[in-house]
Amino acid sequence: MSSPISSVLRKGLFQGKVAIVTGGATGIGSAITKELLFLGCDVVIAARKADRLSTAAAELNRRFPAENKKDRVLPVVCNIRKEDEVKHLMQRTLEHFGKIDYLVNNGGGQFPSPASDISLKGWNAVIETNLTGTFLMCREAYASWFGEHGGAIVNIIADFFKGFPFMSYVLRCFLVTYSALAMAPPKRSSPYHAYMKDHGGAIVTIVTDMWKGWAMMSHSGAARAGVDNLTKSLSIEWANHGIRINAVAPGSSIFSETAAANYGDPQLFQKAIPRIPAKRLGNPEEISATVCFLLSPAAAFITGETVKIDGAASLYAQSHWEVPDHNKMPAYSWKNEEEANRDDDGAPKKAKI
Ligand SMILES: CCCCCCCCCCC/C=C/C(=O)SCCNC(=O)CCNC(=O)[C@H](O)C(C)(C)COP(=O)(O)OP(=O)(O)OC[C@H]1O[C@@H](n2cnc3c(N)ncnc32)[C@H](O)[C@@H]1OP(=O)(O)O
Ligand SMILES: NC(=O)C1=CN([C@@H]2O[C@H](COP(=O)(O)OP(=O)(O)OC[C@H]3O[C@@H](n4cnc5c(N)ncnc54)[C@H](OP(=O)(O)O)[C@@H]3O)[C@@H](O)[C@H]2O)C=CC1
Repeated sequence: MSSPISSVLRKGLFQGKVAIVTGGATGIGSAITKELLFLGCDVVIAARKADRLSTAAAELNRRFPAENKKDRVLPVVCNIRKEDEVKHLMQRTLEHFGKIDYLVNNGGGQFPSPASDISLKGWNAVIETNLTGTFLMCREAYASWFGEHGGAIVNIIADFFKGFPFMSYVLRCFLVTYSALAMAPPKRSSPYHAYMKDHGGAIVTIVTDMWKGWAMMSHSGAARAGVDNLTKSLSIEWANHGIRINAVAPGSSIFSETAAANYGDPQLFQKAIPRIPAKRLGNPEEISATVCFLLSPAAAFITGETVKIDGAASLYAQSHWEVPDHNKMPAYSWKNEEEANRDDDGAPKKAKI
């Protein structure tokens, strides 16, 4: 017997709506896809692995049959790191369903590694997956008006904590590379870009619990912090187009088979429990509930927000990683400072001019 699918939201709430869910065949994305279908939404699931996508779509299309001849779940192979594949995803969605109402940027991930061992290729793979991929998805669901004008931008540290309308690409560079560089804004290149610009929509992005840094996941922590800021920037920049954009940040503790398989140690998630005030792991349905709420009219006045879903773990302690005992960071104190400023005979050192 198939497992139950439900929602606290009203059945039929999303009737006639169309969503794109990246990574929608597995784990958290699969739960989001199922809840959206339960609520009446048609869903495009997008990821790299064709077999997992088509198996999931076939099963869900059996379970949620369409009233007309069009399947309610459309699988589209798409690597969000690849601009042309993201464009193709938007094109296929519009061909099949004729509209896009919701975008859920759930696809992403990383490999655990000490920062000192991350190769440039590995760093880039994770940044491109989580930050650039999210950016491409947002941009291709939106008419990128500034792409018409071109230009050169230099990174300057600014008041970026409140977001920076029209400058999201500057912040992306700042957050990722911490270097000054110039880049041309992207050019508009597809007629399919324009749907959300004209019709409004809602975007939800999944980030992670990186608020205290993310030991062994520095590449992904930096990328997710970038997405948090991108969310703020776009909420201001795109508000007048009727686009709301929010993020959710699951704690490092949402058990799914695929997530567990990525880390080798089947007990890794269980080990986090003592550091979670809720004293249990979260589950994909708890993430989906928040995502569906944020897409729904109940969140009509919420945009630019990142909602933590972590049983208060982010307020408690860094999960999964113990700092070993060491004495490499001696304390600063006024006493030590004074001693360092005395000669051998105890007299104050003369100031050098
Ligand atoms: C043991 C202590 C652990 C402490 C910390 C544990 C924290 C646990 C957190 C638990 C919470 C869960 C959070 C989640 O996000 S669950 C989601 C899990 N799913 C995924 O992450 C799936 C998506 N991930 C990936 O596909 C990959 O990680 C990646 C983003 C890197 C993309 O892979 P892809 O195969 O497409 O990339 P490339 O072939 O282009 O490879 C690029 C280079 O990346 C480096 N690399 C890749 N994998 C590893 C690895 N396992 N270890 C080290 N380096 C890796 C490598 O340089 C690749 O280039 P080469 O192959 O040429 O060497
Ligand atoms: N589980 C947890 O505790 C936490 C999860 N998260 C985040 O939540 C999201 C879902 O994770 P979860 O369900 O647990 O794990 P999964 O491994 O099941 O989900 C990752 C999904 O992303 C897809 N994906 C990865 N890279 C790409 C890419 N380049 N293009 C398109 N799709 C891609 C994968 O499909 P495919 O391989 O076929 O491309 C897969 O379906 C991820 O972003 C994850 O990092 C954040 C914090 C904690």
